[in-house]
Amino acid sequence: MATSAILALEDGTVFKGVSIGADGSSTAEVVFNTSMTGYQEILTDPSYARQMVTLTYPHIGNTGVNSEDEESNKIWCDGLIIRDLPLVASSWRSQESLDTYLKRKGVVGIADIDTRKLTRILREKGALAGCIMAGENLDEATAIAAAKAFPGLKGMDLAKEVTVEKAYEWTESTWDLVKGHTTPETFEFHVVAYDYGVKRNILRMLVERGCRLTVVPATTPASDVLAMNPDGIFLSNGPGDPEPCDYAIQAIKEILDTQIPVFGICLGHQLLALASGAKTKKMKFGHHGANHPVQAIEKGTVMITSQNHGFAVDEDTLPATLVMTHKSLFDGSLQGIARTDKSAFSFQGHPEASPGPHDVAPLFDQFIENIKASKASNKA
Ligand SMILES: NC(=O)CC[C@H](N)C(=O)O
Repeated sequence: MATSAILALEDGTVFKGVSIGADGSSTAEVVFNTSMTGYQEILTDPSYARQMVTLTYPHIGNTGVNSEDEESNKIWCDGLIIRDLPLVASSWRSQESLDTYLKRKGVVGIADIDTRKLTRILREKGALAGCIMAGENLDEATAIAAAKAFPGLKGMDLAKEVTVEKAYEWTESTWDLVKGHTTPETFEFHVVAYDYGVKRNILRMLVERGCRLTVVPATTPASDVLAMNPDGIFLSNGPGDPEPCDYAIQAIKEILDTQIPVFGICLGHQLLALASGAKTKKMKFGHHGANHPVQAIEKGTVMITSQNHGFAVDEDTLPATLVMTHKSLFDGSLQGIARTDKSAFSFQGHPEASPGPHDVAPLFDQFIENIKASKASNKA
């Protein structure tokens, strides 16, 4: 017989379902994601630390999981909430079923609940804290109390928690995976990537464009990074509130005193904005999905993008040195910025997708162009 599970929200709503993961309980912020594919990439995206995700697509688990689709080395998301787990997982790439994977990784999950109702609640009230309990002795009152006690992501510095301990050269076995580059020696540029919770596909896309990558911990001082003499500096995505990451904001300020090209994604974008004097704010329920239209303001073109953020840069606080380059066509919120006085720009959504459409991938090319231009002007 299936094991029971409950999901309690801080507003007192309780959903009863079946457990599809480990026994136990977990409390985090509940967000909805509208992607139709990519559940494994979502689960392993470090930006989901201290969040649990409900997927609006009803059938999750159809293609199982495999060792290649992980965006990091663990499941960071604190729980999975779905409508229906298929009885059979089927794909030539499948190595394990989703429920076995969740159990093996010790992550709780709940299925057979009305995820449309849950999403409507989150859309109306904004992201809420929730508690999943799975196994025996489920106690609704304790679960509601746990959800109510969750402090919320505002003010939470999580980049420090999910980052790596030591700097390293990123290889995966990328050198032979990526076409045209078989050894690190063939790489034209050296990029230092700050790991605030980086996704593997970002690193792959930089490598594909000829970058040798040194990945450094979130708290690495600017002086250490500058001593590596990089051609470009990348600021990664990551979980939590950008505002308390004072160590990162300070380092980015110092980096911006140089002429080294900088590119930021998501948390990295928010940190670039904070280091430039803008402010960030918590959104009502954020953007989580792979179908978000974003406009490139200057060209007027529209791209369909992958998104996963709950904070945003406040357009009204941009200093004179920042221009807004992109905006969301869902809610008009700011999606991209560029420094007017430096070679530094950033994007709120996820140009690396994984999962999602590849419309914004050319931003990586722009970073490479900026690096080439900076190298050319250094030589001149
Ligand atoms: N994907 C990310 O980098 C998310 C950034 C930040 N944690 C937010 O929620 O807005």
